[in-house]
Amino acid sequence: MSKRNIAIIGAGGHGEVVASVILAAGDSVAGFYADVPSIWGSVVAGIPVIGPISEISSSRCSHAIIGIGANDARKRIAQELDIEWATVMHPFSWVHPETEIGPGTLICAGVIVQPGARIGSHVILNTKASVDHHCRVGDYAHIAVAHLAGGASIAEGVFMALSSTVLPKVHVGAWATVGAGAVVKKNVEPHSTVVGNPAQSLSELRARHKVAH
Ligand SMILES: CC(=O)SCCNC(=O)CCNC(=O)[C@H](O)C(C)(C)COP(=O)(O)OP(=O)(O)OC[C@H]1O[C@@H](n2cnc3c(N)ncnc32)[C@H](O)[C@@H]1OP(=O)(O)O
Repeated sequence: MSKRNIAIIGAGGHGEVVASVILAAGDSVAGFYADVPSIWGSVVAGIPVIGPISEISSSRCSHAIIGIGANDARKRIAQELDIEWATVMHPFSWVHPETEIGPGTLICAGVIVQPGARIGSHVILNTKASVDHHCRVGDYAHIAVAHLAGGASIAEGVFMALSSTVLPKVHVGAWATVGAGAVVKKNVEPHSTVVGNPAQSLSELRARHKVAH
């Protein structure tokens, strides 16, 4: 594959991580774009912040990727822009060669993806995430340093926080949050937040807590 020149949308901490993965993968960074006027013209991690997102065009880069951690923001921007999205993979990751991966997805160092898994678009597989065999990862999901066991699935927009685990064949519904350290043993409702081991709904825990006092 010829070297790509990739624009990054977002110039915060996650944007810097995206830049480091692009460079480690042997591509070049065309610059950061962010709708934050105060940082236009500045330099972040040695890379210029060029201007607003609306200025990205195919004459300035070959591809773009969204370097923003918020899943809903990635969805909104991906739907607004008509551009070729880059899928970027750190060379110190291992992804089974037949894995289907959607455009705009970031795969950080230490990630492992086993056979039969399918990864959506604009997903973040963050540092050391593991996605085991036959898992499904929906579009705009973010798996931090976390683990999906064999046959587990997470739907669109799910956030799996640090050190969380979803057990085999369990499903996490769309736009749910799995809190740091949670162990998910049964299916999770869409748009809910679960915490603890075994993982329980945070809103139910809060309601019980109120009753107890
Ligand atoms: C590369 C990177 O850095 S990736 C960054 C990844 N980021 C993370 O992993 C952060 C993950 N965030 C969490 O786990 C958060 O705590 C959330 C999203 C689950 C909940 O956040 P909030 O809704 O703000 O909850 P809040 O902090 O108000 O806590 C509410 C209650 O839940 C408890 N709680 C919150 N998170 C957890 C958790 N992960 N496990 C167990 N209990 C928790 C709190 O102790 C609190 O209990 P209390 O009411 O008895 O005091």
